[in-house]
Amino acid sequence: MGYRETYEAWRADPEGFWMEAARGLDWDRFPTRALTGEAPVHRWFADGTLNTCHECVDRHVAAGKGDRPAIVHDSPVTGTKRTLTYGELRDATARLAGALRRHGVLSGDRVVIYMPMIPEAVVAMLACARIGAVHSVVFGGFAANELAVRLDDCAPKAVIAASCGIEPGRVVEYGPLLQDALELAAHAPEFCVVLQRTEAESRLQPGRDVDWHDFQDGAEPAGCVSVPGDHPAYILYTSGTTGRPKGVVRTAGGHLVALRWTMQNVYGVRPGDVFWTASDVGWVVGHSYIVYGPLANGNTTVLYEGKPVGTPDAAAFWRVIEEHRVGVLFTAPTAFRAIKRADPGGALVDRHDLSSLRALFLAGERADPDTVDWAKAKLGVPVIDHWWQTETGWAIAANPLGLGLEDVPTGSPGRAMPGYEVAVLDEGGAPVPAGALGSIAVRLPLPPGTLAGLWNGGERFEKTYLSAFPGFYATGDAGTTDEDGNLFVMARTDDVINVAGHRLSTGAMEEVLAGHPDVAECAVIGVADELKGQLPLGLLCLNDGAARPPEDVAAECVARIRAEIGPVAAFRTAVVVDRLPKTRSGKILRGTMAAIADGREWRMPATIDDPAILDEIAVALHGRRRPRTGDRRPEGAS
Ligand SMILES: CCC(=O)SCCNC(=O)CCNC(=O)[C@H](O)C(C)(C)COP(=O)(O)OP(=O)(O)OC[C@H]1O[C@@H](n2cnc3c(N)ncnc32)[C@H](O)[C@@H]1OP(=O)(O)O
Repeated sequence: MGYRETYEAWRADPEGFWMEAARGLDWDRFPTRALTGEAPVHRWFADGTLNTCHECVDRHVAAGKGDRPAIVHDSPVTGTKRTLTYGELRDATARLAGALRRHGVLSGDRVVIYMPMIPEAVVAMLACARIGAVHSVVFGGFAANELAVRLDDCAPKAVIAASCGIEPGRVVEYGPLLQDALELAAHAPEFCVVLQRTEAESRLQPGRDVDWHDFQDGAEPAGCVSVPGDHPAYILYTSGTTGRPKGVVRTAGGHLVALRWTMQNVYGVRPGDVFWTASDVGWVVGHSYIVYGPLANGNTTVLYEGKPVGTPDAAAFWRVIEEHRVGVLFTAPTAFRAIKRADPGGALVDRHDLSSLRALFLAGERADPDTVDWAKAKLGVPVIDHWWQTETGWAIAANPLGLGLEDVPTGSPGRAMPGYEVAVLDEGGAPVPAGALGSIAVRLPLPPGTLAGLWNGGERFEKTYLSAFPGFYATGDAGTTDEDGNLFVMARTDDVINVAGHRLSTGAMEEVLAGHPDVAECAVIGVADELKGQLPLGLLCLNDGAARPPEDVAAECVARIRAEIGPVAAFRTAVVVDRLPKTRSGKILRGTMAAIADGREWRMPATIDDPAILDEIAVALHGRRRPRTGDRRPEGAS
C-alpha cells in the first residue's frame, strides 16, 4: 500500500490500524483495545502488558539474532570504536537492571541519566525499562541549574552519570556539574552510579556515589518486568515558556508500536539494516531513533560521539557511512550546513564509498532549500525533510520512504502521517483555506507514542496544548498547507527559538538575564543565523544609576546564560539599549526587533507606544537606522 491508501486505511479505522501495528511486538498480554480513556486525555493499549527492553533486545536474542550488532559506538573524540551485539546488550542491561533492583529501584521509580553518547547510556535507559523504572535523560550541554530543575521535578531515586563528556578541544566534567546540581536541588536521590571515563574521573562522594562496576559486582541479572501498555516509559524535558521545563511523559506500549511502524514505513528500514541518527540520546530524536525505534525493529544503531565537522574534518559523516555501511542517515539540517560550509564543492564526499546509503532524513529545525539541494546533489539519494516535536515522539508530517515517496516540494516536510489529522486554524479555531497561514493543530486523539501528559503537569498539560483550540492539540507552530496536503511550517507561535536544532525558550533566558543586579529590563530574540538557523540575542536596559561599563554587564550576562542554562544555548550577544519598544499596553515588541535584527522588512506596529525606540534599537544592532516597509508613521495613526 502507498501513502494515500495507508492514510485512508487509518482514517477508516484508526483503532484497527494501530491494533494491526501492535502485532509487530511480542506483548506478554496482547491488548484487547487500542484506545481508551476520556477525552481529551487518551490512553493507548492500556490493558496490554509488555516490557520495553524485551521488545528492543531480548526478543531478538530469543529469535536467534544474539550475534547481530545492536550498537556500533563510533567515537572520534576518544579515538575508539566498539560494537555490542544484541546478546551482549541483553547481558549488560540485565546486569545493571539487577543492580538497580538490588539497590531498591522498583517499577515506577524515576532514574535520571546524565551521560554522553556512549553505549552505557543506552544500557542505562534499557536497564530502567527492564525493571519498569522511568528514566529521564538529561542532555550534557545543559548547566547544573537545568539538571537541578529536572531532579526536583521528577524526584529520581537514583542518578546514573558518566564522569565526563568530550567536546572538541575540551573535556566537560560531569562530576562538578552533578555536584552543583545536587546542591541546588531540593530533592536528594538516594544514590548516584558513576561511570568513570579515563579522560576525567569524578571524585566519588562516599555514601552517595558508587562506581559503575562496583555497583554491578555480583548483581543477579534481572529479567524483564511486564508493565501495562500505558505505564510511563520515560520523561523527557523540553523548553517551557518559563524557566520550568515541561516533562513530556511517554508510555510504553504506544511508544514502541508507533516507533516500530515508523521504522518500516517512514524510514523504510528492515530488521538488520544499519540506521544512524546523528544526534544525542539527550534529545527526543536520540530516544526515538538512536535507541528505541532501531532496536525495536532489530536494526544496528550507530552511536556517534563526534561532530559533523572538526572530528577531525567535514568527511566524518562519510567515513562513518562507509565504514559501518549505513543504510539510512537521520540528522539535523545544521549538521549539513556545517559540512557544506567546510566543503562546499563536496570534494570529501567523492572520496568515500557511500553506496550503502539509501536516504537522508532531516528534522529538528527548518531544512533550508539550499542545504537540501546540496545534500541531494552530493549524495545522490532522496533527502527527506520531516517534522515532529519532543511531544509527539515521531513524525507528524513526512514523506514516507517505506510506503513509496510522494511528490513533495522542497521546503515542505511532507504530509500528515497516519494517526495525525493536521489542521491549520485561524485564531477562532476555524480551518483556513489552503495557502493561508494559521496555527498548526492536530485533531485529538493524538496517535500512540505521543505525549500522554506532563510529569507533575496537572492543568499545565491542558493549558499548554489543549486549551487554545478545543478538540485539538496545538503544536505551537504556524504554517500553511497546499492543495495536495503538503505542510509548510513557518514559525513558532510562542517564545521558543530553534538554535542548531535545539529548542530553547527565550523566556527562560530572559529570566536569567533579569537576575543580573544591573539589569532593569530585558528581551531575548532569535535572530537568523546562516549556520545554526537562529541564535539568541539579548537586549538589556540597565538600572538608573548603574555605574558599571555597559560592555561589562553585557559580558556578564553572556556568562550567566552559559552558567545557568548551558553552552547549548549558544548565547553570545547581549546589547545594552536605553529603552525597549513596547505596545501601549506594555507588551515588548520582540517580533519587530527580530525583523530589524535580521534586516527583514517590517511594519510599524499600530499599537506602538513610542516609534522612535525602534530606531534606537536599529542603531544599537546595526549602527544605523534601518528602513521599514513604507517607512511611515504607525499603522492606524491618523
Ligand atoms: C524532531 C524533534 C527534535 O527536534 S529533537 C532535537 C533534534 N536536534 C538535534 O538532533 C540537535 C542537532 N544539533 C547538533 O547535533 C549539533 O548542534 C551539531 C549540528 C552537531 C553542532 O554541534 P556543536 O558544534 O557542538 O554546536 P552546538 O550549537 O550544538 O553547541 C553549542 C555549544 O554547546 C556545546 N555542547 C554541545 N553539545 C554538548 C554536550 N553534549 N555536552 C556539553 N556541551 C555541549 C558545544 O561544545 C558548544 O560549546 P562552545 O560554545 O563552542 O564552547
